[in-house]
Amino acid sequence: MTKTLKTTIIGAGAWGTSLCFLLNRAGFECEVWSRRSEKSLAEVVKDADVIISAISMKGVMAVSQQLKEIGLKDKAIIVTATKGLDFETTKTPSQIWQDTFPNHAVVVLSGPNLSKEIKKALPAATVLASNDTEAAELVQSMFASDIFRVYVNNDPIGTELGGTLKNVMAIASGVCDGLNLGTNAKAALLTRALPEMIRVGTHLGASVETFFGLSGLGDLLATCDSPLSRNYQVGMGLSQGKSLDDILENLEGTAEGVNTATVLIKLASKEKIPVPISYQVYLLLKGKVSAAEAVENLMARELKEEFWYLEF
Ligand SMILES: NC(=O)C1=CN([C@@H]2O[C@H](COP(=O)(O)OP(=O)(O)OC[C@H]3O[C@@H](n4cnc5c(N)ncnc54)[C@H](OP(=O)(O)O)[C@@H]3O)[C@@H](O)[C@H]2O)C=CC1
Ligand SMILES: O=C(CO)COP(=O)(O)O
Repeated sequence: MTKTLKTTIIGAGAWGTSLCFLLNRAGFECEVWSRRSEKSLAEVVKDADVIISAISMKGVMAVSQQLKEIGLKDKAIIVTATKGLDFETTKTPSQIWQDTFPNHAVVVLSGPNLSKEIKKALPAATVLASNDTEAAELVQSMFASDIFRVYVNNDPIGTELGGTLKNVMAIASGVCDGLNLGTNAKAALLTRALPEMIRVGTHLGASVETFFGLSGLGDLLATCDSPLSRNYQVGMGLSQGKSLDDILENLEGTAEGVNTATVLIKLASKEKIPVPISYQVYLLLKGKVSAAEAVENLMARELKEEFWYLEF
């Protein structure tokens, strides 16, 4: 396996720099770019064999259009590590990248990967998903190391939706812990969160089984149970009665679940997908209910069979 592939990471935030750390650990060099870099975007992507996007969702559409104008090296592989949904189009990052670059392989990187733990070189695992198996396996061999175990699958949409939808659940989980609702409530929340994610995912073309893997259940558990998660921190702050503006102003980095909740509710209302937990998170973020009222609303819902969602 050649270690001379030129790799550029776009986004020098917590995740972009962690991905660089992982590549270095595996023996690969990479260049990290952000809007504050001295070099232009054109300079850093010229000749790049692998381009990894680790920017926040709000920048994906603009940066992909910029790269389209610049042009990529023939056969360059695009790896997307963003966990979000586009506000205007409700598209996932991989859909945006694939629409913009139909002739390039697009690979999704997603899993239970809290960047602060990654940077401490603690062991972790992730998923690389693509319709182009060869591209996914090439990127797998680049990232795999003694601290990072990398799996591949062929469900890019399911893989990235796991990472995206659990951010909304992590806000709910922060509320659950912030209100001291107990272990039973937390178990109920996470267990009911998964079928809600599956309902949205399968509606958008994902496989059910993907949500039981690292990028679904795995990331749900990691993010919903860690004070390191920015989304969890948002939920915790809201449960303490802080305003969303105040929380976001003091947050270290991006909490994608805030934007995702709005896009998801737009999408779910249009497509009539039941998303009760996400809906209460959305109402809470919009200041329409208090944290305690959101819990009351969830507990007061119409009674139903446990596994009705599987018929979806
Ligand atoms: N941190 C983590 O543990 C993980 C994060 N992720 C995902 O990775 C993504 C980035 O997260 P993270 O690195 O933590 O966030 P940060 O807030 O730390 O960094 C965000 C990065 O995105 C860039 N960016 C934001 N808006 C734009 C824009 N309009 N145009 C170009 N660049 C832009 C920023 O550039 P600039 O520096 O120029 O402002 C910065 O480099 C998110 O989708 C997140 O969900 C996924 C797995 C783990
Ligand atoms: O996606 C993550 C872990 O897998 C990071 O979660 P936060 O964005 O909530 O910090």
